[in-house]
Amino acid sequence: MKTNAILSARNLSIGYKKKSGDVVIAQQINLELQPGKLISLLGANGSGKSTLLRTLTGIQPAIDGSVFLNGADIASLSARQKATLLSLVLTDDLPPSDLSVFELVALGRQPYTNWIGTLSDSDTSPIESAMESVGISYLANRKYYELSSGQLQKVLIARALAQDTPLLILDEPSTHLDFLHRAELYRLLKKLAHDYHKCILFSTHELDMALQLSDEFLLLTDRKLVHGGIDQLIENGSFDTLFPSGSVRFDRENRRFYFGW
Ligand SMILES: Nc1ncnc2c1ncn2[C@@H]1O[C@H](COP(=O)(O)OP(=O)(O)OP(=O)(O)O)[C@@H](O)[C@H]1O
Repeated sequence: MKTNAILSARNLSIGYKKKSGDVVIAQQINLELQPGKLISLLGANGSGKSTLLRTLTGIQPAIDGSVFLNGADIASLSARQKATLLSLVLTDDLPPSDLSVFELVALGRQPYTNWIGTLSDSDTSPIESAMESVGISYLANRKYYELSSGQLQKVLIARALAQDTPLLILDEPSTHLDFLHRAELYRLLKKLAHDYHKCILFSTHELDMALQLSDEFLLLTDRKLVHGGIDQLIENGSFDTLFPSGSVRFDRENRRFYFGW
């Protein structure tokens, strides 16, 4: 498929295959995400954000349709090819291990190392600069199981940065971070998108932060995915229907969500 998009989807249906029949969470998803954009994925609890991110990254099979990474069908790419294009930060717990923070971040270099995973000099610099970008250099020698949730979240983000891919996908990356560190994380993501021309897609429940910062939005509601910039989505009323109940309302003039009561 010829396109400049780093990530695209054609007639994608996402959901779960069950013996009793497919459970479709959203369908008819057609999407093209370009480099240089910070894109937030918004939707109510249970709307399917994690399901969508898992399907777009090939972790979970689609019910129907296809996903393309840099123009190639994701199903045709090897794990190593995928790892040079896409890095991923999920919220799942890590399996138990004895790794230090440096070693965990160094795993991000795996697609570039030889078959026994030996790091070369050219790997050390991206690892160190990834740790510096998220402010965790001082934790380099600590075991990862000694970290607080917020510190661990930053380590996982550093691992993804060390992977140095054109596409970075993060599922609720700021959940465990305080207000200051959230602001710093989002500033970093914006810088990576704009200065380093990466495509960054992240899901979040932080509406104000997302509305202030993002270049584009993916809105999951009513089994549909809507994609656009803020002006377009305000104009077509997509923000007004993001939350089904009357408890939340979108103020078009101030471009903010408010409690509706
Ligand atoms: N393994 C599974 N099998 C069947 N249904 C599932 C499975 N995992 C999740 N679901 C359902 O899929 C729907 C979407 O879940 P998902 O976790 O993708 O939503 P989300 O938007 O990420 O939610 P949240 O904001 O609460 O994290 C929910 O109704 C959920 O119950």
